[in-house]
Amino acid sequence: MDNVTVFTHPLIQHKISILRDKRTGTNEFRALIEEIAMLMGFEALRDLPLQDVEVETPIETCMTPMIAGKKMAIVPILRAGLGMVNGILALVPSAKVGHIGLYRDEVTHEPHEYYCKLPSPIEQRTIVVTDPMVATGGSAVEAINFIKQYGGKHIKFMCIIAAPEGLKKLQEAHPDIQIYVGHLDRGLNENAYICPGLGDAGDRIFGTK
Ligand SMILES: O=P(O)(O)OC[C@H]1O[C@H](OP(=O)(O)OP(=O)(O)O)[C@H](O)[C@@H]1O
Ligand SMILES: O=c1cc[nH]c(=O)[nH]1
Ligand SMILES: [Mg+2]
Repeated sequence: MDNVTVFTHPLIQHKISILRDKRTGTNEFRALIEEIAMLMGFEALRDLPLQDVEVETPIETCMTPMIAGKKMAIVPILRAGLGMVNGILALVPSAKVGHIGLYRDEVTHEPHEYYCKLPSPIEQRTIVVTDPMVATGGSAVEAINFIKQYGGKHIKFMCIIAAPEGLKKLQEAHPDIQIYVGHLDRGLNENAYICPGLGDAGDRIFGTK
C-alpha cells in the first residue's frame, strides 16, 4: 500500500472521534473537518518542491528555501469536500480551487455528476482532491476520472474516513495517485454507509436534514 497513508497521529484520531459523536453539532463539526484537513494537509504536502531564493534578513543576505511556483489546485467533491478546503488553504493560501459536483444515488449508490470546473493549466498543477468520506469509492473514482480527462496528472486524494472496500476500489482504479486517509473504518452497511462512520458528512457540515 505504498501510495496510501493512513494517519495515526493522536490529534487526528481524537478529532475524528468527536466527529463520530452524533451529539456533535454543525458548528463544531464544520470546524473539526477543517482542522483535520489542515493536519492531514501538512503531511500530504511534504513533497512540494522548494527552490532557494535570496532574502535579506536584518543581519545579512542569504539563500533560503521557498515553495517553487504556485501551481496547486484544491478540488473538493461537492458538497462535503467543501468542508476541507479552508483547512488546506490555510497552509497554501495561493492555491486555486476547482469544484466537482457529484451526488450518490440513494438507491443504486452510483455517483452522478452535476458540475465540473477546474483551474487551468490543470496539467501543471499539484491537485489535492478532498472528500471526507470514501464509502463504495464510486464518487472518488469518478471524480478522479474527470480530473484525468481534463488533463490532471499530479493527483493526491484526501479523505477523513474510508471503508476498506472503497479504498481498494480507488487504489485499483487509480494506482498512480497518492491517497491520504484519516481513519480506515470497518466496512459498509446495507445502505452503503460507513460503519461506524459519522453518518452523512454533507448533511452534518451544512446542517441539512
Ligand atoms: O464512496 P461513495 O459510495 O461514492 O460515497 C461517498 C460519497 O457520498 C457522500 O456524498 P453525497 O452523495 O452524500 O453528496 P453530498 O456531499 O452532497 O452530501 C460523500 O461526501 C462522498 O462524496
Ligand atoms: O457513510 C457515508 C457514506 C457516504 N457518504 C457519507 O457522507 N457517509
Ligand atoms: Mg451526503
